[in-house]
Amino acid sequence: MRGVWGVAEVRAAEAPLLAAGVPLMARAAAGLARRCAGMLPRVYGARVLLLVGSGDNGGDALFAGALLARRGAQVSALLLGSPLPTGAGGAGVVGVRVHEAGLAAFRAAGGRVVTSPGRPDLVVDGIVGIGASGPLRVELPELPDVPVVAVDLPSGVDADTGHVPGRALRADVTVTFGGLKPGLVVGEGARYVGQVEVVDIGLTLPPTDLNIADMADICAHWPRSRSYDDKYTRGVVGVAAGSRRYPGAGVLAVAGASAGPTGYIRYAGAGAHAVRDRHPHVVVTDRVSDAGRVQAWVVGPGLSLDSPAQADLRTAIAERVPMCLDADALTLVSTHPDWLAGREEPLVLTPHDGEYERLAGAPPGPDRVAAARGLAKAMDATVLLKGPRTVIAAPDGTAFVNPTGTRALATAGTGDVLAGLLGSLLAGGVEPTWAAVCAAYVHGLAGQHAARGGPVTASDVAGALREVVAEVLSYG
Ligand SMILES: NC(=O)C1=CN([C@@H]2O[C@H](COP(=O)(O)OP(=O)(O)OC[C@H]3O[C@@H](n4cnc5c(N)ncnc54)[C@H](O)[C@@H]3O)[C@@H](O)[C@H]2O)[C@@H](O)CC1
Ligand SMILES: [K+]
Repeated sequence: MRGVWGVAEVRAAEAPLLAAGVPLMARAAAGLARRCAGMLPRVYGARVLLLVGSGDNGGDALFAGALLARRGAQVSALLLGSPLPTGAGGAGVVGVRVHEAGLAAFRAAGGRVVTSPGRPDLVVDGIVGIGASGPLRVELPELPDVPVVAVDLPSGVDADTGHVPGRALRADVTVTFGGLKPGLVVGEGARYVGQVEVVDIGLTLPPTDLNIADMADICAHWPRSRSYDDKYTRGVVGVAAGSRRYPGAGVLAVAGASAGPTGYIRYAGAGAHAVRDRHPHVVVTDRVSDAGRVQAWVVGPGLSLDSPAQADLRTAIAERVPMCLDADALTLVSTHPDWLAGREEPLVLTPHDGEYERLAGAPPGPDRVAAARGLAKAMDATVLLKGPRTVIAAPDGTAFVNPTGTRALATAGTGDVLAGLLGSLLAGGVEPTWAAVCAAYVHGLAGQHAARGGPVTASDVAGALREVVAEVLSYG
């Protein structure tokens, strides 16, 4: 598991070290220069352009530039900081705000201040880092199409949320200091970072409630069948999904559930024929009330909003077992929140942005982690907020960003597969937040596997789940 820390936490961890005179910037610059050097075929003679803002982010770039210049690179710096008042500073002071010690070291190493980008082999973005606020306020020159290394984070990305309120610089590599920040892993920001390298500068960061799970975590939380298990003891999952109009949603949700840890699936709904044809191992009925006992219900994909759907949802809620509510079930409970009143059993909600807005009364907005946490608290449920970087939040504020997935998953029916898989994990006894984390992770990997073969359908994703689950089970 990898932690993610907000700006305030990073600053608090830096403060005592800075007070003690620990050379954090020198450490940051050394890590940055090392990575830049690794991206150049040869450091000697390579042309490196630094984009330098007025704060310490620019300082990092200048000190790293000095290190590269000392190894024979031709390093130039475009100073993009805010203008100084006329006459400010003394002789030799450039007309913009800049990290002075960094600039002195840069010049002493042979670096040159320039006014146009020239033809660099590598660009280093040191315009702003964690001290930025609001949209990027610099005149950016036209840059050549060469690799870009972002210092700490791509300028223009909000470090705490991943929001990109204006223009931002797209990086091929981001070298970040001390620990991951939310802006590097979630929201739009995650699309700007390229590969992320964390450079250890000696910070001691506190335990965090925002994390990224990895394969080892998924493996640790995925139920294993025991030697004495039969089809019932592995858990029975109920799937109430699909309608006359959308029978495929039932088929896909059951396909997702079939890849999970449960040994038995009961399907209830208007897609019973289609489900039985495609999944003969499933016990089908038309209504939830006829389905029999289950250890968890998945309700919602393609369910419709009509009165049989409403009745099925209410029957499933009344069974008082763990539940995953998706799609139409979310729309129904958003207009009938009282239906969930008094429930204490685990509940997972899996909204996309539109469903989120219906439930929360407002769209998620730019801070998707805060949005998921807010809804989780308000509804006393685990919330899996779908997106290019899905966020999972528990009512107590614990949150995860899912690192797997592909844009290819943005296709009809993949959410049905996810909901089915999640329900199977709930029925298998996994606590709700880890059930959501595991389902999102495995589903995302299945999307990646399926996308290797070209355009992806939800059936391809469901088909790829098995090999990913096999990977999970054999991991470590
Ligand atoms: N504080 C520390 O101990 C360390 C800081 N480090 C570096 O320092 C950075 C933070 O430095 P600072 O606090 O000086 O802040 P930044 O350098 O990130 O940015 C602040 C400067 O940018 C300007 N600015 C703010 N918002 C802007 C916007 N939207 N558009 C254009 N300019 C804007 C401000 O006027 C200020 O001059 C980190 O991201 C990291 O790169 C590293 O050297 C590691 C150690
Ligand atoms: K930057």
